[in-house]
Amino acid sequence: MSTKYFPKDFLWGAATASYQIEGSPLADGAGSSIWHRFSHTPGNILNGDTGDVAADHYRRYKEDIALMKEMGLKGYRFSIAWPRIYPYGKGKINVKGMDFYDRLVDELLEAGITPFITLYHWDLPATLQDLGGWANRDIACWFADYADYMFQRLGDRVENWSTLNEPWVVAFVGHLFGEHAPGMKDIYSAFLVTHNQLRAHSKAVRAFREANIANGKIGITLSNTSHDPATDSMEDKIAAKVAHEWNNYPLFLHPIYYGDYPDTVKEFLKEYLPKNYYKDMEEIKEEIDFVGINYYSGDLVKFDPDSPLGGKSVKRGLPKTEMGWEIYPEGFYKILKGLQDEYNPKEVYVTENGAAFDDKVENGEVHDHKRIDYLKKHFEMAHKAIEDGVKLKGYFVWSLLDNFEWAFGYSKRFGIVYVDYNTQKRIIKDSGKWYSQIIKNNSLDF
Ligand SMILES: N#[N+]C[C@@H]1[C@@H](O)[C@H](O)[C@@H](O)[C@@H]2O[C@H]12
Repeated sequence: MSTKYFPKDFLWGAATASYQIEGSPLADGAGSSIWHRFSHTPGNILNGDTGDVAADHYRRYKEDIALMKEMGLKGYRFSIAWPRIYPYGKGKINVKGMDFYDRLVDELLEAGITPFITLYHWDLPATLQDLGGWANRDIACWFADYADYMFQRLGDRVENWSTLNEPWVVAFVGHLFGEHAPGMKDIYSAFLVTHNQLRAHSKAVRAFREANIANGKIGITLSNTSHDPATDSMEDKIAAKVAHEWNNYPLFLHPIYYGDYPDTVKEFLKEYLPKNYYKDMEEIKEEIDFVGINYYSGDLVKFDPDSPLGGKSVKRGLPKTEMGWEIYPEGFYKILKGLQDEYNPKEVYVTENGAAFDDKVENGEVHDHKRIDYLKKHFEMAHKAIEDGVKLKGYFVWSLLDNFEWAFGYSKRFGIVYVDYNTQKRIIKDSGKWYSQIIKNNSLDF
């Protein structure tokens, strides 16, 4: 057993998202979002759950920040609910909605916790969806205007900004698979949404540069699954590479860094890319300060001529989380190392990593040993990545609180803090107590 130290000033934190924890979605003049609309449409969410109350963070934020301070968190990643600021998506500002985030940021700073803002974590103003949402080219301007307003209002106190959370999930789970808001099932819309999110992201980055925020950094947060070939055959290797370039960071970083989509995406999916997409690529190619990596699991990919991308996912037979995702810490290293090798970002943050398990309260405590084991193994891989040259600057566990897990409602618990949804009582789980020690020591024994 040896003690491995993380870099000085490594930003250990926790992450959440507005619609998943805040509740009070229409309070104080806020507008409806596509997730408020989607969750209130019968059949979309398990058990008919909605984000109407969630973890009541809109009202309990001071209590939650006190918990963060008690655990010694250095950073807190949270998202702004666009409809609280612009109830109609653009035009009229909702002062009370802006006041909430002003107070939230001030409370975090008072507690010595670094704010890390995500501008968009899926709760699009419903009125913009009525105009086509992310499939409407004008959304690039709508988003950049919203982003610029936030830079102007919070840029004096917040240095770290991410434009979009998991744009792949927004595009394909929301517009092709239909399992997330707005519940569409159209592959052409899904690729148009991919493209417009990139346009919106880069337009917001330019607005950020114009805002000239002291020590400001802006990036994007991308979802990733580690895809390994099922065998050493060339067919499986190609299938795994296609899956990686379509599912993971390359789909968005190739345009941002190199001004075009990945070769395999163009080869297999060019018919779905928006007509004349290439005319936008120069505008999309815009330098960023960091890449945010979300990682949960990995799989094997086997050549399958009947699959759209020529490959299908195969399980390894590893232990799984409550989401049915295999626990594969090695994939965490592969994603982080691959990112640094392929795009050499100036900085990397793990913006989400964690696991859902069947947490139970026993005598007022939650002994979530499986989560501690999951986190420990992933921290070991993160440390190895840093040793091997990955410019990893921080880690945000998903999630601070048990919360609304999208189509799964409240059935999946990811928090290091347990939330009793009947009483809104919080209980720091054993994993939260363990994490506090890791942060305090900035080290891991393994
Ligand atoms: N599922 N799951 C957990 C977690 C989800 O709760 C986040 O909102 C997303 O950013 C990402 O999918 C990861």
